[in-house]
Amino acid sequence: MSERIGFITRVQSFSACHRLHSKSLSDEENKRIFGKCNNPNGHGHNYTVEVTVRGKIDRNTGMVMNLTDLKECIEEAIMKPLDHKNLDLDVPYFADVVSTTENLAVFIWESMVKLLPPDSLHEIKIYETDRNIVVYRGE
Ligand SMILES: Nc1nc2c(c(=O)[nH]1)N=C([C@H](O)[C@H](O)COP(=O)(O)OP(=O)(O)OP(=O)(O)O)CN2
Ligand SMILES: [Zn+2]
Repeated sequence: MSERIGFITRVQSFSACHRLHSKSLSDEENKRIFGKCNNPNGHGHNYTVEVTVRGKIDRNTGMVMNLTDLKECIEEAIMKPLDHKNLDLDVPYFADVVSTTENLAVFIWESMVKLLPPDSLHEIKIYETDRNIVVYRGE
């Protein structure tokens, strides 16, 4: 029998605040483009992230990857740097990168990919709100 490929997902929520503001735009452009999200004192979100890993279902363990190991990687790559943080002030990556959910997904991808087996990370999906959802697959 050929090897079977599976996808496993772990869900993690965290809270953070941010302000959408680009240093490469004028104050007027920032206000026009980002609107209320450009509020100087920021605003908060309860983000939910889905981390999906792809791989062979091991014949002996029955697992693509042990979800307990994935949980530990998520703790390092997501919770420690991001939970209860001001993304723009506390996370050096966002000093010159606008803290949109797209860029947050890229940050999480780049942090997770360093901790996971090669070529195993499939997708980062972030729910900024129930209605604002971003997917990034490392392309
Ligand atoms: N492409 C993107 N657009 C926006 C992002 C983003 O990350 N990527 N982020 C925001 C803001 O962070 C904002 O907090 C979201 O605002 P809004 O869509 O108005 O969400 P609300 O929950 O306040 O409004 P609902 O109408 O209840 O959805 C904006 N754009
Ligand atoms: Zn926001």
